[in-house]
Amino acid sequence: QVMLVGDSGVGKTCLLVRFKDGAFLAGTFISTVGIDFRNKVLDVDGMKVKLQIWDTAGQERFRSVTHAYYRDAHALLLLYDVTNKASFDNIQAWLTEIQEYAQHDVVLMLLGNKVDSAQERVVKREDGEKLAKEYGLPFMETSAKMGLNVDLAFTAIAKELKQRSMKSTSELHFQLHDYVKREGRRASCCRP
Ligand SMILES: Nc1nc2c(ncn2[C@@H]2O[C@H](COP(=O)(O)OP(=O)(O)OP(=O)(O)O)[C@@H](O)[C@H]2O)c(=O)[nH]1
Repeated sequence: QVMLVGDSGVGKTCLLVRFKDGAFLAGTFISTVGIDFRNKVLDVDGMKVKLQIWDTAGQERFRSVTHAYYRDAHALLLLYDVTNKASFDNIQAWLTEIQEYAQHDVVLMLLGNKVDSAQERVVKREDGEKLAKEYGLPFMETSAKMGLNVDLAFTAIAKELKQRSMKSTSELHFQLHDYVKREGRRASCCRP
């Protein structure tokens, strides 16, 4: 499961729709109520990875609803809007919330959305990079409107999740192998 988080209006729903349907939701802004989800299967190096993507509501009044979902998220895409300074300043608060509610090993990525609006940009690319570096997060600038870096961001997440799942399966195999060997030895040594 991948969860999209960030202030209201930063473009979470648009990013998801762009990724899922390759389209941009133009026109009136309809704020997400509670939580919404969509599935998409991605081909990662010849292997199918199914992403279930949760689009959360950025509005403060839905915060308690989203808190409950953090626990089950394997990855989080944290968005701000490059044309909205407040959404960037709030990233620290989102990170605190993530620290409190999400799994400690959650895959996390910072995205600065709406880079197509060059005229209205108030958050520089370097500012995003600096913040990401400070927290050790991968960072990308995106545009749900133009489709810039959207697939790339989700693919990077899918790759990381695939790698982790393979690692944990091989670790599991290893442990199992070890266990069988150990128990086998014990069984043979204690045989009457
Ligand atoms: N120029 C531009 N506008 C965008 C982009 N992405 C989203 N928008 C606009 O920003 C507004 C908010 O987009 P949403 O995707 O609904 O925002 P949200 O983060 O899901 O908001 P909540 O559901 O309230 O949390 C809409 O009017 C979109 O048209 C983008 O990449 N570029």
